[in-house]
Amino acid sequence: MQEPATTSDAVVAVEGVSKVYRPTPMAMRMMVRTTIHSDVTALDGISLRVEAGQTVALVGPNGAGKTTLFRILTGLTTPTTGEAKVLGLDVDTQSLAVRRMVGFMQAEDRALFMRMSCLENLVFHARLQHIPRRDLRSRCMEALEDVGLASQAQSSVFALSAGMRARLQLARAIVHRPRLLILDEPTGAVDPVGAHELLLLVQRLVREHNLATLISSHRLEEIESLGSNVVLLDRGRIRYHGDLSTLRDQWRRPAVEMELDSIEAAKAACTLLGTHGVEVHRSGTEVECRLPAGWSSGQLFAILNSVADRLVHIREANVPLRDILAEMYAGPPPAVKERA
Ligand SMILES: Nc1ncnc2c1ncn2[C@@H]1O[C@H](COP(=O)(O)OP(=O)(O)OP(=O)(O)O)[C@@H](O)[C@H]1O
Repeated sequence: MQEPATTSDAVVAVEGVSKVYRPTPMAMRMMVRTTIHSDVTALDGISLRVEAGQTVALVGPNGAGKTTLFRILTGLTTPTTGEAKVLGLDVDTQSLAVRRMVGFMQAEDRALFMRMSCLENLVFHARLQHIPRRDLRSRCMEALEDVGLASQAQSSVFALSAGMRARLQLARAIVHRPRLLILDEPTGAVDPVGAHELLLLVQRLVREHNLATLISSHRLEEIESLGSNVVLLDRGRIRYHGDLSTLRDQWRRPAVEMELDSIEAAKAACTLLGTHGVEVHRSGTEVECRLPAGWSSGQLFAILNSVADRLVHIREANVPLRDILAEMYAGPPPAVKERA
């Protein structure tokens, strides 16, 4: 096996990668579950680097290209154009070596053997990863301990909760000591408490093993709680790469929450704001509004002058991440080859 490049290199280096799925050949259309009739561009010239110890969260609506990028980085499919490397190894020409460097936890993973124990499941997977026979048991027990399942080693997968199964899948992803961890919607099947625990576990493993990590999730509050760098994918292109607070600043349309001393005063405030084109939502005496781009709080106070003495409190509010994303995705697609 070829040695990976030195640790000073990025763990993930993706440069100008595009992926176009070609139409299903006529002869195969009867044999496959889903057929496509024209080219589908899943990724369109994306570039991305991830360093050891860094977590990057991939966010994007259905079909944005997240899973395709993950499949490329795990050697399961090849880029149509561009270059993708993991620890300096080319995912196309050195895919076997790449797979040994990558731990992949897939969305809707049905690859656990339900009647087998946790330990047996891990041993089976570890053998596929060519872990030496003499180390199999100790390495699998170590991975189970890492995810807090050592006491369940002999339990069959049937007996595990959804949260425990997710942790077992995580153990399977790390048993061969990868350098890159890829988690495709890891919390999809888990309840919110289990999801929170799983993410805390991932954060600990990333820290302890200095892993480069790519994670996708549709639960935006999870992405926020990770505090990681985010990549926003939109129709196969990178629309934004950076931290969330910078994203909020860039897409700043100030939101303001206020409370008035009566429902009548709240309704009057809504009418005043509405006539100036401000988007308002009222619930009882509480009013929430989103100012048009470029507005200052001074303009808001000038409009509210006649109800100013009825205000109980007023403060700037955090715009929910989902609102920012909804606005971004509603716009035109990002320019080709936009770089992080
Ligand atoms: N094997 C395939 N053959 C043809 N088209 C595909 C294939 N896999 C994905 N696609 C298409 O490529 C595009 C990107 O899909 P991908 O699964 O990468 O997106 P995603 O962001 O992971 O979406 P989701 O959040 O729904 O999982 C979609 O239009 C999808 O239909």
